[in-house]
Amino acid sequence: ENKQLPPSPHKFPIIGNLHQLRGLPHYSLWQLSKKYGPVMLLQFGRVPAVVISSADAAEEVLKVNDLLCCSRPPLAGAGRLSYNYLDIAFAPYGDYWREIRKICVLELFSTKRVQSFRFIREEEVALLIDSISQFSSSANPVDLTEKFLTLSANITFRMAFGTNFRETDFEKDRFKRLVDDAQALLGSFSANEYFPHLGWIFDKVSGYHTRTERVFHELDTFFKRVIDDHIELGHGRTDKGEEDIIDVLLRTEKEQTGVGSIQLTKDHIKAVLMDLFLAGTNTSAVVLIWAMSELARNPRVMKKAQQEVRDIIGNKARVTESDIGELHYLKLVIKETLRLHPPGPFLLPREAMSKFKINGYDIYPKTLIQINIWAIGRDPKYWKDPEEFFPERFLDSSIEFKGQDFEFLPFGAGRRGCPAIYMGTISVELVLANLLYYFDWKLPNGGEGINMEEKAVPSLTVSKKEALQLVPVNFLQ
Ligand code: HEM
Repeated sequence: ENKQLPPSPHKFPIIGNLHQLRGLPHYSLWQLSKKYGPVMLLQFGRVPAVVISSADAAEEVLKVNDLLCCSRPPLAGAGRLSYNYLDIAFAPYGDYWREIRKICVLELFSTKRVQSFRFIREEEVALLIDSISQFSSSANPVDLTEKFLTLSANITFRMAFGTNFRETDFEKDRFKRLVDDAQALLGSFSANEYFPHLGWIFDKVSGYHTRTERVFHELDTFFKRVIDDHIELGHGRTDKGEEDIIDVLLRTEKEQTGVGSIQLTKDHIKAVLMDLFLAGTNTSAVVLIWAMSELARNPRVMKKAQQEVRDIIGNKARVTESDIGELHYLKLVIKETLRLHPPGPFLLPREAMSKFKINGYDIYPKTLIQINIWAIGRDPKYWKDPEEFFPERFLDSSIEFKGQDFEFLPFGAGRRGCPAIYMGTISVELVLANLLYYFDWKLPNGGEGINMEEKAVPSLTVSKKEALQLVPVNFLQ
């Protein structure tokens, strides 16, 4: 049989192409794809990896061959943090993953459930606006990066646990740091994955194993404590008497018979909580950071978006989620932000389960598949003036981020696509609408530009390197 392998850049012995992943891998692999094409075969240590950089090739993976390659590679850090793959995001393809994903889609990510948490989002956003208004009288810049990360963490915390940071003795900063550490661990691979013989030496040196254990135990202790609290105090723990996420999962655990389906345990519940914090908090915050950065450096767009929200809200006291449906331009702004700055520049890695072809090239089982959606979002074949921030490009276009349009995949597509698109977008929309309604925004230091560089640390999400500092002015009372 004649193997038709995808083109490969030069490899070094042992490390293969790992040296090409330094700095910002989505950027270096984009550059490499200009030379070697949209389907490249690389070698990460001992693991063959295919890197996809075009919409057509992404469609071959996520739609045409979805069922043949919708597993996840077994990564040591992810395995530990997910209680040996009891979560949704890192579980390998199979009955278990199908079942846990189904339970969460029906119970946690449904429109009805997400709407039951509306009061949490609105209260937290109102607190944010209050805290920013204090800056507007002093003309000092606000660290929006900090504000957005805290806001997202607060919202997820309340949805999950019913209480908020302010009411628990668990130190907020410690918890946020833990979530950050866990994300960094998942984003940087353990050397052991790639160098089976040398791996333990590298891991020892980088402290990967020790850090994973520490993060795992701290999070585990915390989750155990809140779950125990819930069991002791009974359900209905949010202020409005709605079930919080732990209530829902504990109820599901009780209701399940275990016949013909999985029997949930406390470890399953903790693994799902882990996903909510790792997949759900930073992503929304990072979208907000990039959106406000782009708005601040594109005054035309900022004005137009502000005009829209102020016209629609008029003199009403606040911007609520019922108003969001009418904010059409704001939605275009968010789409354009997600095109240029998808918080996850690569989708989560997939692993091929059978042999199949992408664009005529043979892909073998156990191959890692990385889809560079950051590169696809700036492919001039699909996007005119791709580096321009121009929300109007979506105006007369049917392109959506629901996983049908392969040139625009901020939430992925196919069986492994993000199950929480509604939960993720609704809070981004609400926060932006409020920030634009209440304030005008100025650059600090008399208007020097914003440094749009990306942070080059391994993580699942890519944020802005420098914190976003803006001065809020003209607080609308
Ligand atoms: C704007 C915010 C968000 C963005 C841009 C985003 C994006 C993504 C992306 C790109 C993936 C990988 C898809 C793939 O591999 O094809 C993903 C998966 C996932 N996301 Fe999101 N996400 C967001 C918010 C959330 C939230 C709020 C949650 C939960 C609270 C969440 C839960 C998940 C889970 C559980 C998976 C794994 C799905 C699986 O492997 O079956 N995401 N998300």
